[in-house]
Order: sequence, then C-alpha cells, then structure tokens
Amino acid sequence: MKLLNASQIHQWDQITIQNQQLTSLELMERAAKKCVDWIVENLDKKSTIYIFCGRGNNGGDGLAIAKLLLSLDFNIQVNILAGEKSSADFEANLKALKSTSLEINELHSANDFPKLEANCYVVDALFGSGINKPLNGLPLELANYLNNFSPKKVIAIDVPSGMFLDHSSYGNTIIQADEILTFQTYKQCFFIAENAQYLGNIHVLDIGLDAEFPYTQESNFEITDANFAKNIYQPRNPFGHKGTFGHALLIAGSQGKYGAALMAAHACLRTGVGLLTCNFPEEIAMPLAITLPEAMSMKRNETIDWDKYKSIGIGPGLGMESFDIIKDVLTHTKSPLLIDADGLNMIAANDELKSLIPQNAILTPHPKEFERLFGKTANEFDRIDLALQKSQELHCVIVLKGHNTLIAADGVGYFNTTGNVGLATGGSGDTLSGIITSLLAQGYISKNAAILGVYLHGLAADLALSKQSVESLLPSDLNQYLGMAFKSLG
Ligand SMILES: NC(=O)C1=CN([C@@H]2O[C@H](COP(=O)(O)OP(=O)(O)OC[C@H]3O[C@@H](n4cnc5c(N)ncnc54)[C@H](OP(=O)(O)O)[C@@H]3O)[C@@H](O)[C@H]2O)[C@H](O)CC1
Ligand SMILES: [K+]
Repeated sequence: MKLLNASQIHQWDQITIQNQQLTSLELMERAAKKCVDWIVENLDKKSTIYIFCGRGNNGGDGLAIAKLLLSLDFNIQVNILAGEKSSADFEANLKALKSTSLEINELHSANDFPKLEANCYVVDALFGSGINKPLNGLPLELANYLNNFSPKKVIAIDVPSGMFLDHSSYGNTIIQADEILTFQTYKQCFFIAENAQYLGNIHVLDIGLDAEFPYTQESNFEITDANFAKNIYQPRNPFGHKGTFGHALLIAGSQGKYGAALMAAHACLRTGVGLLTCNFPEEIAMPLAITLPEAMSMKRNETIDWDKYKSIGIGPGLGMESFDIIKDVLTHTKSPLLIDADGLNMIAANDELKSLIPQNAILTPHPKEFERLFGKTANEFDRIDLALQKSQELHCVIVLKGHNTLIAADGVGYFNTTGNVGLATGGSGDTLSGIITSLLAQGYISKNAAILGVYLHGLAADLALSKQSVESLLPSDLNQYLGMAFKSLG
C-alpha cells in the first residue's frame, strides 16, 4: 500500500467529493460518524470528554463529533481556538452546534483553558493534515497544558496536533496521543521512531475515500503488510529437491559471539534453504553439529568455492578481526550477498571495502551501524532519505532496522508492519540475517528477500506472543514460529 503525503491526501479528499458527488461537509460528517462509533465502543460514557478544536477541517471534525456525541447524551465540553480565519465546514458545524443548548468555550488566551476533571478524556482536533508550521503561541501553550495534565486518554483526530505528516517534527511540541483515529490510511509520520512518544494506538477508519486514487499517485514509500508479503511469496515447488531450494553459506561468529552464528544458522534452515554450510570458528563446529545436525561446516580459512553457493550471508558475530575474509567475499562472490553487523562495521572503517560492495547486496544496519557507514543525519526523515539515496547510488538494498524497519530499494522505502518490542534483544538481527540469507538462496531477488524476510521475522515475533511476553521473548524463540508465519502466506 502506497503512503501518500499531505498534499496527496488533500487531493484524495477532493477527488472523492467529485467522484462520489458529495459535499465536503458530508464527507466530514462521514469521518465524524466513524470517530463517534469508535468512541461509543471504547470510551466510558461516565467520563467527561473535552474536545479541543482548531478552525480548519480538523477542528470541523471535532465539532461534528461533538454534535453527534451530544445527541447520544455524552458528557462533553467543547473548546475552540479563537481566530478570524476558519474553514467553511468548520463554520457550518459551529453554526449547527450553536443551535443546540451546548455552551462553547472560546480560547483567546491561556486563562480560557478549561479546568480539566480528573479521569477525563481529551479529543485533540486542533490541527490535522493541514499543519504547516510548528505549534507556537496559544496552540503551543495549549499543547503543553494538555501534555502536562495527562488525562485518562487523549484521542487524536487524524494525527496528533503538531505532527507533520511527511517530514520531521524533531524538537517540536506535539500533543501526546493515546489513541489516534486516522482517516483511511496510515500516514508516514506513524512509522518514525522519533515520533514514538506522541503516538498511541493507531486506528485506521475507513471513510470510503476513492478506491482508485492511491494507484494513480507516485510515492517513494510503501507499507508492506500481509497482502504485500503474499504477493511476493513463492510457494515451494512440490517436485523440488534440496538443490531446488539453494545452498547458502553463512560466515559468522567469533570468540565471545558464537551464539550469533548459531542463531543465524538455525533461522536460515527454518526459513527453508535446501543446504547450509557454516563457516564458523572451529570451536563451535561440534556444538553446531549437535544442535543443528542439518548444517554442514567448513573451516574459517578454507578456500571458498565461489560457484557453489546460491547466497552468502556474512557478519553476525563475526568480530572486527575478520578483514581478510570480508575482503575475499566482497572481491570474489558471484552469489547474492547479505552483510550484517561487524561485516558492515569493517566496511564502514575501510574505504576500499566500501568500494567493493557488489550490486544487489543487502546491507542490514541498525541506526548506529548506518551512521558509521553513511554518516550522521539531523533527524530520522533525513536518515531515511539518505538510505534511499545510498540504495540507488550503490544499487543495493538497505534494511534500516528499527521499530518499523525500512527496506530501501531502487529509491523506494518499504515500511514493515510486523514485529514488536520483544525483538529489542541482542540476537534479533542475527536471526534476521539467517532468514534473509535463506530466502536469497531460494531464488528471491534481493529486494523481495529483504522485504519478505523482515516481514516473516516480525510476524514470527508477533505469533510468539501467544506464549511469551514482550519481556520474555528471545530471538531463538522465533524459529518455532516461522512455520506459522509461512503458513499465513499460503
Ligand atoms: N482527508 C481526509 O481523509 C479527510 C480529512 N478531513 C479532516 O481535515 C483535516 C485537514 O483539514 P485542513 O483544513 O486542511 O487543515 P487543518 O485543520 O489541519 O489546519 C487548518 C489550518 O490551520 C493553519 N495552521 C497550520 N499549522 C498551524 C499552526 N502550527 N499553528 C496555527 N495554525 C496553523 C493552516 O492555515 P494557514 O492559513 O495558517 O496556513 C491550516 O490550513 C484532516 O486532518 C482531517 O481531520 C475531513 O474532515 C474528512 C476527510
Ligand atoms: K489532531
């Protein structure tokens, strides 16, 4: 699913109004009705709901919600920012609300802020997709007032006020949401860890916007969800044999980091590779044979037959002393390559190695490793832009690991939607390397191996929560759930 920017979302509104022969007020009414359905189902009717409205269409939504809640006998209190300029639909809804018995509180200064009852709810309808500058003046004071109060829940309409949809809000004040009722589609800002403290649970409400419009739009960003993963999944040929599913070589592990190599190997096999050879330190050849008898072994300094492997994964737990082998691999590989962890760190520390990265290689840095490779950026949006730029420059795939891992390929960024904070344990990345190396060996092109690998890795972690908590989840648990993750694609 494509991620659209703020101006495309605005156009989407207009096209819907045209194609469905609606008025914009009717579309707003539809959006408000969806929000109210959610509120009725999820909020406690006994608590007061304080609704804060700006004077644009986000504020208009707030007023339309207020009108519907009033008709359902909710206890509400409505506040609007004072001002000259307002949208036509805001005015229409204000007029309708003024015709009821409800008193509307106009906010001219901080003295007008209502005294909030303990245990109340706040609906944030100050600014939505029309935000075009950081909050300042009275809206800024109001945001601070609400953030300091901590009501029972803050429900943001469309986006938390103050958050830019498609560029960085770094350092700005934003109203902290607990629940976000967003219209029709995810917004890019929801995938950015920098915004994490302001984002709560996100609910995408279908308000029936034109179904075709997103397909007509150019976008540098996509979301990889279950449908996306199903489309790239290649079911196994029932007549296949071990040769059909590829022979992978994993080069991993060093003193003190043996576990990384073992975890990568285990995940690689569980992801369906036909044959796996492990180039691991000699000390773990025997533990490997005992714990993972399906894997074969070779010695670290044994000559590699470059024609033999369908994919090579290098890096998990490798240590920084393996310069010769990474140089050897970068110079000679004929197979699709995945580079992780110390593999990346050695490349970052040596320009010659950097120049040897082969086309279609998959690099899987976490933010720190990315910074070592490509330099610091002022914020996360810039880091993502740099990842897109570097993936084009180097003709490779960059998997920028994080809460919503981003896969940068051919100048497009794919945000993954599976996974949970239980993955924030050392070893998660090693498991991911094994999974992607396995998919590469099975013939997936680099971009699809990276997207599907990240998706399956996250999904296995989500499925593991049926037995584990986000605290107790271990990367090695994922192996048990890869089977269920694959089954969900069939
Ligand atoms: N697309 C949909 O699915 C639907 C969206 N709806 C709702 O509409 C809003 C977007 O409404 P819009 O009127 O375009 O914008 P806002 O309400 O977010 O902002 C209104 C104006 O406020 C000014 N502005 C922007 N930033 C600031 C700021 N930091 N401080 C003060 N004022 C600010 C700006 O006007 P200027 O003239 O000052 O530039 C904005 O234009 C969307 O989010 C949904 O909630 C529909 O109701 C249904 C369909
Ligand atoms: K809002």
